[in-house]
Amino acid sequence: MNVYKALTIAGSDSGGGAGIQADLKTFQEQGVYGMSAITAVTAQNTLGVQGVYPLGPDAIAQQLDSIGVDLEPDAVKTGMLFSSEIIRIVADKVQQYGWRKLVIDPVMVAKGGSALLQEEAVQSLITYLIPLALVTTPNIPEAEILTGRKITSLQDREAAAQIILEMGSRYVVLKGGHDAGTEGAVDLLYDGQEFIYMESKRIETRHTHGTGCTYSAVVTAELAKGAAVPVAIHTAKAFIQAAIEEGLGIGGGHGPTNHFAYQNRLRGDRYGAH
Ligand SMILES: Nc1ncnc2c1ncn2[C@@H]1O[C@H](COP(=O)(O)OP(=O)(O)O)[C@@H](O)[C@H]1O
Ligand SMILES: Cc1ncc(COP(=O)(O)O)c(N)n1
Repeated sequence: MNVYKALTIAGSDSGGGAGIQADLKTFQEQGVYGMSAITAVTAQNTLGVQGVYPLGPDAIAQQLDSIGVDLEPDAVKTGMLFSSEIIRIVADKVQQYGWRKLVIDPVMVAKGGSALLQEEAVQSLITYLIPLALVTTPNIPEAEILTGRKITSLQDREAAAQIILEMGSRYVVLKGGHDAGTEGAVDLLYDGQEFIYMESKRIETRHTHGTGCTYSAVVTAELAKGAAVPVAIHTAKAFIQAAIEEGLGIGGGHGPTNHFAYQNRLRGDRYGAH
């Protein structure tokens, strides 16, 4: 049996909708063996982030070494990295172990506004990590911070994708979930040659906690199985659309998406709903 393995390097979300928990659930749903290196523990629920506790550099390096020497991942993603110091460690280990299928979700703030990346760490992301990326998946506010440019039009998005590509990422997906200016939810994929738009119906809901984490986890799982980047991106869009459409409606605030929904549709059963 061929077992494909994916690794997430990210923060823990106690509420289970984003971060490590969203990534591992998504890997499992997509038929990939999931592994994790935790960068920070957050106390978090659908109402917001109540606490952030980064792990020490040794704890992070050691997790990556434990995986690197024994359980070679087929693809790797990063999520919440919190500090420059953590970014440097992750970049070093990615190079040391030759992890080339690297997806970077440049997580900066939680939907409720809490910082998941220190401001001074943005430059480290640009200098050390993005040059190692196969795919970088910023949302619009993250792309604005990475490029220092306001994004209000589709031309602005294309220009920002170009700048991020020039930082060294082989592909860029600029996700459009935040842009209420477009009728649909419009994502832009750029490979340095052509701009490919992927549009889906925008769903009116407040339950979008963890959409970015889940989306980039699908991309990572599909890359681990050997999919080409544009194919992995299409699968991710379909997965997240189903996950938002069939939201679980749990918690009093911004609830998680339904990680069961995409496979439920393929299998025709109803896990996660009652
Ligand atoms: N309300 C929505 N309806 C449909 N798709 C959405 C909605 N919100 C986000 N998405 C999709 O979810 C994915 C994550 O997008 P986005 O919300 O921009 O990222 P993040 O979660 O990192 O802020 C993208 O594919 C985006 O198009
Ligand atoms: C540990 C952790 N990592 C990432 C996010 C971003 O999630 P969102 O998709 O809601 O912006 C989060 N809220 N918590």
